[in-house]
Amino acid sequence: MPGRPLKLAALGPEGTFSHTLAVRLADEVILLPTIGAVFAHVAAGLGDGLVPIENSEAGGVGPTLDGLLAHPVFVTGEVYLPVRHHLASFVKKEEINLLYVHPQTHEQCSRLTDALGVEVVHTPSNAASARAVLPGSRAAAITTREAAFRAGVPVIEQNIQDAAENTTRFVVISKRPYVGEDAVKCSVLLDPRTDRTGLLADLLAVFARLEINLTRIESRPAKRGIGRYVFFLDGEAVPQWGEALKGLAALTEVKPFGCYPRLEVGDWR
Ligand SMILES: O=C(O)C(=O)C[C@]1(C(=O)O)C=C[C@@H](O)C=C1
Repeated sequence: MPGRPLKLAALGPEGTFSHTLAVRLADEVILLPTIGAVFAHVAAGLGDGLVPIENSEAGGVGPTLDGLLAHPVFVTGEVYLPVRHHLASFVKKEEINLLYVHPQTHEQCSRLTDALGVEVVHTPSNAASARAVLPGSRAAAITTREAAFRAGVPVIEQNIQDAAENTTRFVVISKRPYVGEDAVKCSVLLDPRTDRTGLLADLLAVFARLEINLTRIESRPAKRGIGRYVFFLDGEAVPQWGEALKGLAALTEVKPFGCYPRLEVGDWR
């Protein structure tokens, strides 16, 4: 494992998954109100950041993909975090009349949310959900154990996520690319400025020709009108990755995020 970053910016307030993970990776954590603010912090050269990029149930995390599109940053590490959600309220489940939930968490806990059938209010983070539940109200939050504890709201049902093995992949973002021998994955953004038959096939053929195993491909609106997309690709780190970037650059606009190692934080739930 590479030397851990000493300072990481992450989505706050205290008790978010981002916060809980950041304190396990870094000696100093700066909490910011949005994922976009974490990107701005890193792009301004103020230090590294930690952001969620994809979830096994809900897929890509929009603000992170948009941040990678908009800011001059690199990915310098990845971490997989088991994500367990809990229902917290001052009243019994049958008495709940309002539910505070983060949009990503909503997608990960849709079964319980649908079954409750009460009004849903989306929040900026799992910690904000817990803080919104006031004593004396019939509101509830889907939140982290830590955030419920910090906000003083009792957990009334544990592990309410749809899938038992719900996992979120986080990445460390930095102003400079990772340099080291232990990279396991590389990431790149492809931005086709032109639309022609077979372009996507030609781009993918570069990886096939160099025998690079891709681990993820995700399209995201290019923000240039309907039907215009960019593509986020991850592949296994191999010496010929640099050659692939050259081949891709001959065909389209390329934004490389570098190659990076996997960070381990041990098992915690
Ligand atoms: O709100 C939090 O606890 C976060 O750290 C954000 C976030 C996300 O945006 O994906 C992180 C992990 C979970 O998948 C749900 C929420």
